[in-house]
Amino acid sequence: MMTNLASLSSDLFVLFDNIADDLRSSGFSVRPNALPNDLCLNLRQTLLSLDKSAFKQAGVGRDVRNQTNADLRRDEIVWIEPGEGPKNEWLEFSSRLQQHLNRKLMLGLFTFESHFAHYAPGAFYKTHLDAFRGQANRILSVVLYLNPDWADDEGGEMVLYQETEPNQKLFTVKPELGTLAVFLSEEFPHEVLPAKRDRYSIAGWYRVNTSTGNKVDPPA
Ligand SMILES: O=C(O)CCC(=O)C(=O)O
Ligand SMILES: [Fe+2]
Repeated sequence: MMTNLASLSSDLFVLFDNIADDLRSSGFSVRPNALPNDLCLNLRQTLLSLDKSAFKQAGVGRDVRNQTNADLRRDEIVWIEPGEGPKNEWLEFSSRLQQHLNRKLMLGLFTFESHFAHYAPGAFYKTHLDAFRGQANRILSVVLYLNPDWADDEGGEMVLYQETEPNQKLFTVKPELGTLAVFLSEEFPHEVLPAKRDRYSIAGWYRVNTSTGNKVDPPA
């Protein structure tokens, strides 16, 4: 069944407001049950029904001078393009969050890109930043987890660190279905710990517009 986000408008408003408040006070927000359960299950189903060959070994950004990818991360990804039901609802959700945060926090978020990710058992993503200070690219990172009944002993947490205290865990996020993590891309080094079972998620980023004159800056 299709979830109608429109019927959730007031709930979404409360959620977005809470996220904005969290971002303002601490720079990150972790919200369990952020999206309707049936939408999360539909997104999980969409991911699971993708052809295995669609998944590509994820690369590391243009800024990390081709460190051997596999040393840094072992996830496989499929970029999300507008398509049928659940993907469009995810994109609509992202766009509403963008508008809300722009209105409330004046972030000037301009484009959004996101991908499905699969971490096979044992796969990880070592500590990294999603953006590099001063390069005006990725401003805000979002991750939606798609794993029902994730047990505490299954690993796979995302760990956030404070840049100034890189050895001290700031926050640990269990990748449970429906949990949404949002954080300032330039401020929080983070990592994905290996898990005992397959781990599914969507990771996305908002960018500001850095186009000047007729030079475009596509989100590649
Ligand atoms: O899946 C996660 O918890 C985080 C993924 C991540 O850090 C990334 O894709 O940049
Ligand atoms: Fe990341």
